[in-house]
Amino acid sequence: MYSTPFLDLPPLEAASGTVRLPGSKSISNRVLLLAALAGGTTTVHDLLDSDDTRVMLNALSALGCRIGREGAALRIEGLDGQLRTASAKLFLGNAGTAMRPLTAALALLGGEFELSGVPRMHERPIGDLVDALVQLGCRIDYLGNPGYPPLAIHAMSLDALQVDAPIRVRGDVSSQFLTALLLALPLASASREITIDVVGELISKPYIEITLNLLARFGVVVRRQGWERFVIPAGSRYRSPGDIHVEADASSASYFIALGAIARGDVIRIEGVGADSIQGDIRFVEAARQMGAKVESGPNWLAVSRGAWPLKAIDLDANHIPDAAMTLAVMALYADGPCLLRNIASWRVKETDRIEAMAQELRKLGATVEDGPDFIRVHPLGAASWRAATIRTYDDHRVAMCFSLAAFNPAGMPVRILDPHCVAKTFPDYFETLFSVAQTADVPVICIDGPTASGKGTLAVATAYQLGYHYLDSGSLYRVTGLAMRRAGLEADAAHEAQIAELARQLPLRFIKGQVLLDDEDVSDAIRTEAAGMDASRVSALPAVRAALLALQKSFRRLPGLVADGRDMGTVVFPDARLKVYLTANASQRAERRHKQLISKGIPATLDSLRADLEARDQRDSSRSVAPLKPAPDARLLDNSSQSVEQSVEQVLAWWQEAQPFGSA
Ligand SMILES: Nc1ncnc2c1ncn2[C@@H]1O[C@H](COP(=O)(O)OP(=O)(O)OP(=O)(O)O)[C@@H](O)[C@H]1O
Ligand SMILES: Nc1ccn([C@@H]2O[C@H](COP(=O)(O)O)[C@@H](O)[C@H]2O)c(=O)n1
Repeated sequence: MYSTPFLDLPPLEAASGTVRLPGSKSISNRVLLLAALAGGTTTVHDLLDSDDTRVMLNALSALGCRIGREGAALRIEGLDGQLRTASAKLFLGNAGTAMRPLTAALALLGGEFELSGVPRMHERPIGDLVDALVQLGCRIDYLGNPGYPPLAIHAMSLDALQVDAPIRVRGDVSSQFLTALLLALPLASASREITIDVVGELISKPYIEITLNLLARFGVVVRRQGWERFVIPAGSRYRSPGDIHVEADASSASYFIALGAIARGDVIRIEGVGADSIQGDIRFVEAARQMGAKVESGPNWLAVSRGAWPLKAIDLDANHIPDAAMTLAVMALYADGPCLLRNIASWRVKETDRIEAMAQELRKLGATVEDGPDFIRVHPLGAASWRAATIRTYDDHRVAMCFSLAAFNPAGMPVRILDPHCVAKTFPDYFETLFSVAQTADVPVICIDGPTASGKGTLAVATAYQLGYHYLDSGSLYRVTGLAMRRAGLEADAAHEAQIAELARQLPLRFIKGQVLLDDEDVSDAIRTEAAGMDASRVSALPAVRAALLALQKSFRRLPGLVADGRDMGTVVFPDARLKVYLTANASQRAERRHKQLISKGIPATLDSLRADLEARDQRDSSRSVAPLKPAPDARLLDNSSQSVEQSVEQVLAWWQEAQPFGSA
């Protein structure tokens, strides 16, 4: 997951490959609650691991539910309708799929509870659900604004519940109110039938189908009369199904379906969700086909590729796919005419006001957008009209994910996504998954070259961290080659050049969490001695060794970008890098820094010998015949002799920012 303040997506050109998506949020949180309420133990497979499911799991643990791991699965011992705790304060973040059903379940289960969330959760309506529960005799107080969380739920007895008359609940603001009642009321139906009547036109019906489907798997079969009346039979009781599998998230699939439709390249294969899905958002496939995407499917897979191009404009009542429809709003930029998404008023009460957010951010890309209380119309963008934009994400995972598709624009503009970590709500590895299938010929690279101990590695690591980029310590490759040479009993001379080059070509090398592994042995410390540095310098002067390591170094150039440090990053390995920095510091400073560094690691060293070593190394590195140490003609020179690490990082980031075409957020 990217925890950087922003993530820059370079212009993307094509995409192909296979993605396996995380579990559905809607199914995951319903299954967790049902497993907790049921009798017996449930083993949940393929559960989504995200902010919203963590919030639900924490709440269930606080209520006394025992939850453990069983391999990759989760084992939940059901409470069988009996809470083990009589009071709790539950923080539910911005998870509507936790706040609404827990409100209903806890109101019936008896006890004193406080339910709160992040500020946005306190702006998301819950009054219609509370009204329905109060009709039943439940006792709930608003702790802030009437109609919104936070809530105080007070103890009551199930016997006192008034369920003789049908319970009325509004269905036209959020279908989660009805879902909450459907999940909670079987707790009170042991001896009596309970009827729920929906007031107003029920929105997002497919989510209710998910609820009914999962209730049935936990032993409660609800009778549905149209979409107006739902009857929970007398004698209903939750029983664990034993094992249950969560299918992949169909809303998350929408980004990769769109990717297949937009990007050049072979097929995008999506695994974990397909034609047999119980999720309403699978119907996004119909909308994508309507826009021209070629989609094939099997029970739990989809294969998508570009069909019509440009995409075909649509006019769609998107009420049945409210979450996935946001993706259509970005696809509309690539259409042959304006696209209209209608009947989407529920967007306004989601993680943010999504109609407003989408309109604002699409306009930043250059699009003409019209919006109203329950619709958005997006006009396509010609190649000349796209602008590089900094996309605000409003702490809304779906805004972040769907705007990543704008990086495929024909103008070759990058897209900056602010607060990319918001995808943690449902798809923590979204961007990594996107990068595993997206392709571009121009992955951005920042090169930092310079003499020994000038601080290249420190600066490069910090810069890569700030940008969410990969990092290449090219010196470590020469150091490992030097070590392998020693272990093979060779000398760094022309007579052994071919043998050492062969060793370099076949290095069984892996970089894992900051460790350098050679044939599974951790050699991170062994390659950091001054002697290892000298050996590295000697082998690096052999042309065949440099040639042998070239492809390996280039292979580090992966999305979203790379910061590479060494001696010839800007001159030889990545001559097309957008920013090249040549970092220097005076020799006495460098010797002092290296001295401190070694002493802090418990490695004995003297200042004089260190200075002599580093000057000898610089001399050899600068005077060799191939790829000598020198600034690239287009490098920025940075002398950090009197700078702190933070100041050098700031300088490099400022140069990088200067080279970007983004306006302000
Ligand atoms: N601007 C700076 N101010 C003070 N100390 C620094 C600065 N930059 C780096 N250092 C310190 O200097 C030491 C050497 O830095 P670093 O290992 O990054 O250098 P390097 O150029 O990558 O070395 P090598 O050439 O051996 O790979 C580290 O202990 C680091 O913390
Ligand atoms: N691109 C590079 C990187 C390093 N070298 C040689 O390796 C030695 C060790 O490098 P460190 O950065 O880890 O100190 C260095 O002295 C160079 O001789 C290189 O040639 N090219």
